[in-house]
Amino acid sequence: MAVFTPVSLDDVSQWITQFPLGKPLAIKGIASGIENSNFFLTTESGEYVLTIFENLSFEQLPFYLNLMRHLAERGVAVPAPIANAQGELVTPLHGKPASVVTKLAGASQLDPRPVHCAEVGAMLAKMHLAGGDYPLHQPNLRGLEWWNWATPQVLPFMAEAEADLLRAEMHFQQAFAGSDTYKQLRQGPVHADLFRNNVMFDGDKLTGFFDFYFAGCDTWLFDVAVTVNDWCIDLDTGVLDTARTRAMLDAYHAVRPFTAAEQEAWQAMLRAGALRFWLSRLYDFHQPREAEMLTPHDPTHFERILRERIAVAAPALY
Ligand SMILES: Nc1ncnc2c1ncn2[C@@H]1O[C@H](COP(=O)(O)OP(=O)(O)OP(=O)(O)O)[C@@H](O)[C@H]1O
Ligand SMILES: N[C@@H](CCO)C(=O)O
Repeated sequence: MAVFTPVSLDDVSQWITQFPLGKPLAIKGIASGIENSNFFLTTESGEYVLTIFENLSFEQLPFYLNLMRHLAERGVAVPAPIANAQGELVTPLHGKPASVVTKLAGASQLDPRPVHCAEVGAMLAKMHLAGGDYPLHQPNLRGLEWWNWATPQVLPFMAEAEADLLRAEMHFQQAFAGSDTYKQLRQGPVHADLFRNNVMFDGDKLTGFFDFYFAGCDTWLFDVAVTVNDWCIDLDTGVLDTARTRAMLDAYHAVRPFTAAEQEAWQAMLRAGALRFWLSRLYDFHQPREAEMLTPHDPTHFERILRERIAVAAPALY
């Protein structure tokens, strides 16, 4: 189980008194997830998720938690962080930053159909619009600057053909990021990790996006690319499924119409979305932390997706 910091009901009973949640009744560690220690927490007032942040600092967390609150207040389906009596959303537990958020109903939809992709596309567009007036700024910490840093860390471990692909794609993405088309792309807070396992559904109805801890300010199109690259593919081959891709893009476009610059940038951005996760998986694979060993993510999955996006044009945005 990927709980790095264990928490008992006893541990939490004093800590929880700062929140307007009543007495804690039960706490249960959540096995999935590789970044943080997560627990389902039942109190007299309902069901919540307690997260202890293993890698993010007290300084970094307000960006994510205030963003979730900002979005929740504007009708975007996301967990709402609970503030303590001082109005704080992050407080120490066992010396690490911790937060409590509302628990979303339902379960992940790991075998999505077009109806699910349409729900995700529409909510993603709504989220981008709602984040437009979010006052805090933090760059995407897994953006181009991080790719430039991580590439030399992983290259020594790679076979020649893969290393050549990585170097060539980095070259391509650096040029893309400097292009006039790129500069015209709409930007704002993005989720940046909206995979199947970060969305809840109750039947075919979306109940929420969660796991905002890779969120940052970046192009909205990057968020769309990351999401399409996970939700709309055949997981074995990385090939895009036209019906799911169309459903997601059309639903997004109906809420927040794509621009001409976004249309022009789309193919390159799908490659950027694949490169980002290929690189982070390579990095985590070669430089693992202890509990991550329990659930390693396969880097070759995103290498395959990247090669596929380079070779085959994806459906147009609109
Ligand atoms: N607000 C929530 N409501 C319901 N379930 C939640 C919520 N937050 C987290 N979970 C559950 O906890 C599990 C782990 O959470 P999460 O994916 O955020 O872990 P993580 O370690 O931060 O992330 P990851 O490994 O995906 O980067 C999820 O799969 C989900 O089942
Ligand atoms: N979604 C990421 C894991 C971090 O949340 C991946 O699949 O590599």
